[in-house]
Amino acid sequence: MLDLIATRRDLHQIPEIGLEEFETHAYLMAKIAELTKGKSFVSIKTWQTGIVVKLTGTAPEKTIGWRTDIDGLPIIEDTGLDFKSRHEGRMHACGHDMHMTLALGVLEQLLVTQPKQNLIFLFQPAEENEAGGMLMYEAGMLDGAFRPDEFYGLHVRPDLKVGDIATNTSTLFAGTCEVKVSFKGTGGHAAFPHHANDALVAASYFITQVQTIVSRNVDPIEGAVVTFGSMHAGTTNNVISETAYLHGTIRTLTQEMNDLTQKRIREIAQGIATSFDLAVEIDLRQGGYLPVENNPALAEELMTFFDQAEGVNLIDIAPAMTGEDFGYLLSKIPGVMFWLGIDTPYALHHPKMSPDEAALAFGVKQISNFIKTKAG
Ligand SMILES: CC(=O)N[C@@H](CCC[C@H](N)C(=O)O)C(=O)O
Repeated sequence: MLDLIATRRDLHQIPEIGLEEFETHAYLMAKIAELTKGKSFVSIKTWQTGIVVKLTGTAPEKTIGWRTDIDGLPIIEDTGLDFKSRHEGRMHACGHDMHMTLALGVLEQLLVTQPKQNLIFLFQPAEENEAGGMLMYEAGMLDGAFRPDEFYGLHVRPDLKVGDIATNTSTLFAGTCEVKVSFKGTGGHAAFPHHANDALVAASYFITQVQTIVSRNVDPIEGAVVTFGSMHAGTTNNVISETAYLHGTIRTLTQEMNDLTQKRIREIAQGIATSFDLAVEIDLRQGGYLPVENNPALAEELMTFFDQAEGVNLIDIAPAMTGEDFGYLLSKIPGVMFWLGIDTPYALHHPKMSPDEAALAFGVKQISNFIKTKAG
């Protein structure tokens, strides 16, 4: 029997960046081999660090998919836990260690008796950076006999209690777009600004002006987020910067609003470059981070199931501006994503984020029951 807490703690100690999840992949493969030993109805495929496990049903009419992500973040952990990250500058601060453990736990439950329907378990890399779900889909890993007819997945949520399951029948997460802007001017001596062309000043105007996208271009009822989390320019006090680099993210609930926001970022960056007479490079990359759109009928069914399940507090929740490449998979295959409460005061991506591990046993029990009713 899988020890959920020990498994989660093992995984917590080995966080890796997207597409570099080699130790995690090896750990998962070993656990999956242990769980599926002697089960002739199981087949396994891998793609880079990703894994797909298929359980062939006894009389399948459809294939039900469960998806987990396996990557960590470039964050220095500050939880003080005795099982904290062993990988310098890497942390499972988005709870993917919980997601992987839940997937293994549910897999174990579904292996007890061969199900009637086919089941697919997708362990995808790079949810945080390279849209690994999209990459695996495009590589054909979910083609043919491995293609689910319905797809389900979850994300842990710190501000919900253990026992809470939250989702809705429409949009759950935003579509995102990664933004990179580089201004290139002419460096020089601080004392002779008239001989230089200061990229740092241009970047400062840019960062101020992009704030007007949300306040002046976006419908206030609809909303959007434009956040630049990183800005680098210059080396010391008396040298004028030749270059300035900004790295940010757009969050919107519709693709139309994402397109509008991308267009305004481009226009503002180009306008600033023209007015300061310097060069600009703009890189806007949406990849697979489409809005996470729940299938209304399947979401209704899932919500009714959990609403009636003993011990579950079902919440019909508003969308959040988090992103997820599960949005890409749900644009191809109907399904549902939901939040699972982990009750910790620290937000996702915070160096002190530390889930209540009681969510593991609760999640495995409830999700297994849900999938068993669907899979027979
Ligand atoms: C759940 C979560 O935190 N997801 C990430 C997804 C990142 C998408 C992309 N790399 C971007 O930054 O736009 C999030 O930050 O919401």
